[in-house]
Amino acid sequence: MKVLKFGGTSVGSVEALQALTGVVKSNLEQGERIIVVVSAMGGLTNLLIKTAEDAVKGIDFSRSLMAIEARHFEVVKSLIPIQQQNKVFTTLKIYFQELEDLMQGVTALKELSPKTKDAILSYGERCSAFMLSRILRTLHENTEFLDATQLIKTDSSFGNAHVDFDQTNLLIQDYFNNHRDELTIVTGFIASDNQNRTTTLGRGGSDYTAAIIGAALNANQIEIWTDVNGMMTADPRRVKKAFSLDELSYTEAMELSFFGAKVIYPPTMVPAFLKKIPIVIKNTFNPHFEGTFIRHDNKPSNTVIRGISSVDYVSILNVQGSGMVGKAGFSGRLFSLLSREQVNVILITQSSSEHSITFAVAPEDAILAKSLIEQEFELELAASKLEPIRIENDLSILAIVGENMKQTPGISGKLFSSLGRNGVNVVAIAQGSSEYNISVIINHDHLSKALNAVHDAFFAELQKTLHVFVVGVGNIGKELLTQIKNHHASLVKDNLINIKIIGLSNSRKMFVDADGIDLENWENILNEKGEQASLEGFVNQMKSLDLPNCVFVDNTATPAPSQFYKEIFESNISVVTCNKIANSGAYKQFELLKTTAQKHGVDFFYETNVGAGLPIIKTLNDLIISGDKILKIEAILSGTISFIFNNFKGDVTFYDIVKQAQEKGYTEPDPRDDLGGIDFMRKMLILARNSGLALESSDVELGAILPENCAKAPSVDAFYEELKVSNDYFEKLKNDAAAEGKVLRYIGKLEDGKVSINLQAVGSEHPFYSLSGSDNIIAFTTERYCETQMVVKGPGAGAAVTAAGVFADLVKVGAE
Ligand SMILES: NC(=O)C1=CN([C@@H]2O[C@H](COP(=O)(O)OP(=O)(O)OC[C@H]3O[C@@H](n4cnc5c(N)ncnc54)[C@H](O)[C@@H]3O)[C@@H](O)[C@H]2O)C=CC1
Ligand SMILES: N[C@@H](CC=O)C(=O)O
Ligand code: NA
Repeated sequence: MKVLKFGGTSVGSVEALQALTGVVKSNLEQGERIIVVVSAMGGLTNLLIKTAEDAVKGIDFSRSLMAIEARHFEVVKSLIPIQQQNKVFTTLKIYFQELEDLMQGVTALKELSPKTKDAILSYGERCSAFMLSRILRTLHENTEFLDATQLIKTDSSFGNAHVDFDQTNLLIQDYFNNHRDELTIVTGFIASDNQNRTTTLGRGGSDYTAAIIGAALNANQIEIWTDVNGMMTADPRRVKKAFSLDELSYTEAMELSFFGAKVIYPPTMVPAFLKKIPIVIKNTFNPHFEGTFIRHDNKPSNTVIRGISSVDYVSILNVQGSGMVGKAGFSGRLFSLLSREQVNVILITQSSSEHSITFAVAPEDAILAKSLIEQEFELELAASKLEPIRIENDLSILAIVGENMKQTPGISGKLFSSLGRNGVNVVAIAQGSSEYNISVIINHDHLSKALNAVHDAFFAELQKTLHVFVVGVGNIGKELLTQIKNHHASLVKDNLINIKIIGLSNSRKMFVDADGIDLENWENILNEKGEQASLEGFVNQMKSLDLPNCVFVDNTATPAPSQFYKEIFESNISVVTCNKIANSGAYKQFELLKTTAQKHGVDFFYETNVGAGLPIIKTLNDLIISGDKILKIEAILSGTISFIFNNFKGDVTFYDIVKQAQEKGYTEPDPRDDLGGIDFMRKMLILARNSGLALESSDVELGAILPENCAKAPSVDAFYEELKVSNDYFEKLKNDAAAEGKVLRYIGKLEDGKVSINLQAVGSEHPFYSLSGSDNIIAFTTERYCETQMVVKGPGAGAAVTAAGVFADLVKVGAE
């Protein structure tokens, strides 16, 4: 059983409620029993407060009430079947009437007591929970609304009531034991006292409701659904590189959120912590994101700190003077005074000379704190045993947090050196003896820079986001996106590489989204939101976004994208491609591209140009950089032709076999490129150039497989027709070879600076005799590998192996 709590943003609009419905639906489909807790529609609680404040002042509040009504009615009209709408409107209207009566009472009495305020605020949750229960009836007939004032009993501290757990637990257990088949939608935040007057649970109240219910029922999990991807390493508005945390301990969650992480307010989760119930922070708008798990048996982080949190504005007060030295009880007096007067002290440091105490408070408390101290220590101040109390404003707190910090030396060194290197002055420092947190007070002006510097210092090498722009989403491109989608989470987790697809284009449409394109739905996004494709426009958008770690991936079979590679390198963007055209055009262009990439410190990876995913370019480069000399390369590098000769047996016609190769995704988009030898020629040329030879395509001696009528076919369709009528020609080739106990092989050779590709009949003694499927084979004879060659063999065509090779190149960019 799980408790799902949806915050204001998840019920704040029609779209949000649709997303929420999707989440509930998938939980129901998994057969999980769930209880749903909801907050008021986003922004509504503040609006209710403002309306009530207007009412006290006698300001007309009718417009605000109408706006509140309108937001709910819009949802009802959009998401509830028309025949059921009237009933829902009737109940909502009763709520709005009650709300109006309360507001009128406030105006008449000119008083807004905490009790009345709680009563007013409770309508926010009541309306949203009631409305949601009617929306969800479309998924589950037995869906009911439950007003939590019936379950959660508190004292009468209006505004921040304390829960009576004995009564509450019994009520919760009783209700849910008797409503096992019901999908219950419970109001968050609200409760009632023993006289059944509405109370509220204070900050983070709806989270608290979820924790109270989850703990009372021993839930397996409590999910807090919000509008961000869980807890992050730092505030993403300030730190672009901040990333989502997958796990946290309860203590870490406490420490992180104490200093500013607003996603949850952990004190409210204590009932769940005590029962060791895992809490997961999830994103309603990105439900596939796994979320941040907060649990007692979390796995230790692989980083020394878990996150960095901050408080935007604090003021510090400095109390110092000889009167404090050795005076037992001085700080006791000081802090009990502040606590008695409800001044919240955020951080304290005391120098070891005991000569001064510095503490931080919210800016709005600073003047009160100063005057309280001045009154309390009037005598000491008059006798100059204390120096005048000083307030310093416009400061911020930055805190690094993590359980791994405990007893790990060097952490504060790293913190201070990163601040120092970036010119950030540290005004005060505090480290709790728990060692889970080191906090520094700095000037507010430096906060963003400091957060980024500290984040870089602790996390920079840890996670790299690649911003990827993909042109070509056909056979290979589509498979690449599927592989990235499926392996994304593991890459983030195990390799700390986060691949984000920012741009997609095919020959018709293109779409760019700086926040990343959802790979679950990219085809619809491209079709529906995409604009007309233009490579120039695509490249310009990519350049102007100016994202770090940017990669352009060319999965097309046309020369068009390669015209842009040079300017892409010049914009410090790497290129990964399976398209062989750039590297097999004029030698000058090949050389220019390599040197431009090098000059700009970016990568140009094209492993799949030769042998698809097989490590051929890499192997060749490794041989050369380690000082070996290539004497000879012999290779079969056409997956299509290999497949054809491995399967051209029995009754099957040559035409059939070529068709099969195309259907299996082995051929080029135009199969004449394979059978005409151009594809193989390109690969041999790329190999030759990577071995240091400045050859052009005209230097390659290319033996033919096809008879002239096939080779000259003017279109793909005509080509297939010619294959059909030429079957005897291919049969004869095969039979002649078979008569000598041989098989046909189309073999490329590079020797003495010359490249040739020829059709050969080879016997069983030949190392290329035994091949199957779309196998490629390449044998390197080098100075070091001369008695026995170095051989790489395996499938050399097909979407899966090619996309995997492109993917690996992409990860290689990320790993650098
Ligand atoms: N099939 C295989 O086993 C291997 C293929 N390759 C290479 O992979 C590349 C892609 O092959 P396939 O996926 O089979 O081709 P495909 O024809 O299925 O897909 C090509 C994609 O490029 C897009 N495109 C074409 N012109 C474009 C333009 N000007 N702007 C934007 N997009 C454009 C098309 O719309 C399509 O999405 C080829 O260069 C091929 O040589 C490399 C190694 C192995
Ligand atoms: N069409 C090519 C695919 C790999 O580059 C082949 O058949 O080898
Ligand atoms: Na390869």
